[in-house]
Amino acid sequence: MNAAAYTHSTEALAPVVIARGLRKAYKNKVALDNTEFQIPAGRIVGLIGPNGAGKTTALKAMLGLIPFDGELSVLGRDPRTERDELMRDICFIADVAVLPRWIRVQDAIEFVAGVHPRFDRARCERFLTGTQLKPKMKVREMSKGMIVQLHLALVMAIDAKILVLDEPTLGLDILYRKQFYQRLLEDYFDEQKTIIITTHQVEEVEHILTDVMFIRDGKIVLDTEMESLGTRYTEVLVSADRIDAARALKPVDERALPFGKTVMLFDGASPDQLEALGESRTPGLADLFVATMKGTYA
Ligand SMILES: Nc1ncnc2c1ncn2[C@@H]1O[C@H](COP(=O)(O)OP(=O)(O)OP(=O)(O)O)[C@@H](O)[C@H]1O
Repeated sequence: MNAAAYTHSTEALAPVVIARGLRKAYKNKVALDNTEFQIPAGRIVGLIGPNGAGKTTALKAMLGLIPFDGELSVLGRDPRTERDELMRDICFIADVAVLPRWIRVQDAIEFVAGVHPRFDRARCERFLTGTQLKPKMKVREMSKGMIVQLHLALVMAIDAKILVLDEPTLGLDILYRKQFYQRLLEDYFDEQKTIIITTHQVEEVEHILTDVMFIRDGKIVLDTEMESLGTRYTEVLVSADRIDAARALKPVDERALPFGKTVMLFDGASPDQLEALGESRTPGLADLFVATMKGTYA
């Protein structure tokens, strides 16, 4: 199911994150460069970018984990000065190393239940069904992916206003990844919550996203609702005899296919003009990403 299908109008809800002129410079690198964006409540936002684009830095800024310049408001608070208050309403998947190796599944559940008033044990157990994790199993006995599964189950059972997931499914097999995103949508997300996800596995998240932001060199280069992607971008399968006519309409990208066909990507071209060129469709997020980021490693 597409999440966008049952989200509500964004106009009525105030943004939960407002970033203006964000800047973070490390010694040899500007990781956030005048970064601007807003995230409304009740959305599932994908923050997508190539390696080193500034995704984790942006998330760390929102979580108050690093100093930075510029304006940033998260749930109406400044993460630099109000981190403790903010943390009551935000959950994030931190490094899996925070789970001690000697802890058992049941003790980890006990621990989080004890420290977090909005932890829902039944929900955590639901997330654990379908995994090989058993209550008495110790972290030491788990595979890498199983540790991630436990971690995700613990965090997703906390009823937070914002859930931040930085590459949440790294190291997990495809069966679990699919199940995880489906659960996230069906068993976690509602219009009171906002989920911010970074991942390189664009194809796996695109069906659950309501919004997408592309980040490159610390700048947001695309910020759109998934629903409006189709009105803005069109991919056309152009046959050899139409290539010149198609190029005249200035595609933002083109790639060759077998048998002399070419796929061209258009930004904002009129459907009437494109119709004459060949079969058209809305591009997938991965193709749009590759087209937008061309030259990144040049
Ligand atoms: N602690 C640090 N010290 C120095 N440079 C850093 C530090 N953290 C990040 N950087 C640099 O800042 C830039 C952005 O890093 P960031 O981790 O935000 O990228 P990312 O988009 O999350 O990348 P990836 O997809 O590879 O995880 C990179 O060039 C990185 O080398």
